[in-house]
Amino acid sequence: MAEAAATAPALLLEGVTCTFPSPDGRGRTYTAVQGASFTVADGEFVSIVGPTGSGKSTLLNVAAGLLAPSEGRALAFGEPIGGINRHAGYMFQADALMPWKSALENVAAGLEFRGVPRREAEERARPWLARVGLERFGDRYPHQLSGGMRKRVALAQTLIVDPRIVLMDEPFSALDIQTRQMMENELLDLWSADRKSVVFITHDLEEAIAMSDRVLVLSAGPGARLIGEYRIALERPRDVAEIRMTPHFLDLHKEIWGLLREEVLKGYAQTRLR
Ligand SMILES: Nc1ncnc2c1ncn2[C@@H]1O[C@H](COP(=O)(O)OP(=O)(O)OP(=O)(O)O)[C@@H](O)[C@H]1O
Repeated sequence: MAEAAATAPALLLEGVTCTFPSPDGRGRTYTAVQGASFTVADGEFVSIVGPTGSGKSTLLNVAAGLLAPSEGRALAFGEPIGGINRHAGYMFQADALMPWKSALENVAAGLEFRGVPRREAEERARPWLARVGLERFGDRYPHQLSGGMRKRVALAQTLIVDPRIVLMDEPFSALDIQTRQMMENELLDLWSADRKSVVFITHDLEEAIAMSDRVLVLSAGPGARLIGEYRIALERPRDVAEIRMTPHFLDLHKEIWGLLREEVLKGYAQTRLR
């Protein structure tokens, strides 16, 4: 069993289908994702792109253990994910910071949730604030921080508990483009130091290519399927702004966008129909 866990991928989703009751309450159902199978290796950075409403967050929720698939199975390091995935840390698009806690207390909260006493948690939070460039801002409250700074606090809060898998749902989409690229580079720096497995959800194909080892493409729903998988063999370390100018990047973008474009149009039409 220990041997199996050592060689097992960080994540394995096999034939995952997620069906929800339709919001109209007439007993009908809506299948968001159909038969999705993929793995994420230990230390691999994988992005999932797809049109709006295709089921990207749904797949992430399955990986987090927040949602049990209607069909199929989900495993983390070879073990079925039953309940919350204890190997995973989660970072959402919306700010999950507590407004009544300072930056330092918010980072420490990641540990306190796991039972670490407050003083010890705050001691361990200090070097993490420094790692995300906020050592002088520990006593500021979220409303006194910029959007980028709040993202840094959230990143430190997620990483301080040392999860083996990091699940990120459009974490930087609310930021302006310059701050966003800075955060993307910072995330890549932190990731190369610790090499966790990352599942990164985005609707921005450029961001997905710039960050990832692999990009998975989800079709438009209902019944969205994984329709493409691309290995991104761009050199590392990467600067996300510079890598976008390289011919290899542009070729990859053209190839993946060729597949994604039609799905985005279908997805857009779906949101108008539902
Ligand atoms: N709990 C739920 N109950 C009913 N329908 C749901 C539920 N969760 C998701 N859905 C539906 O499943 C589909 C996929 O949703 P999901 O949020 O996973 O898509 P997404 O690709 O992350 O979208 P976006 O890019 O807009 O964030 C949507 O049509 C959504 O309305």
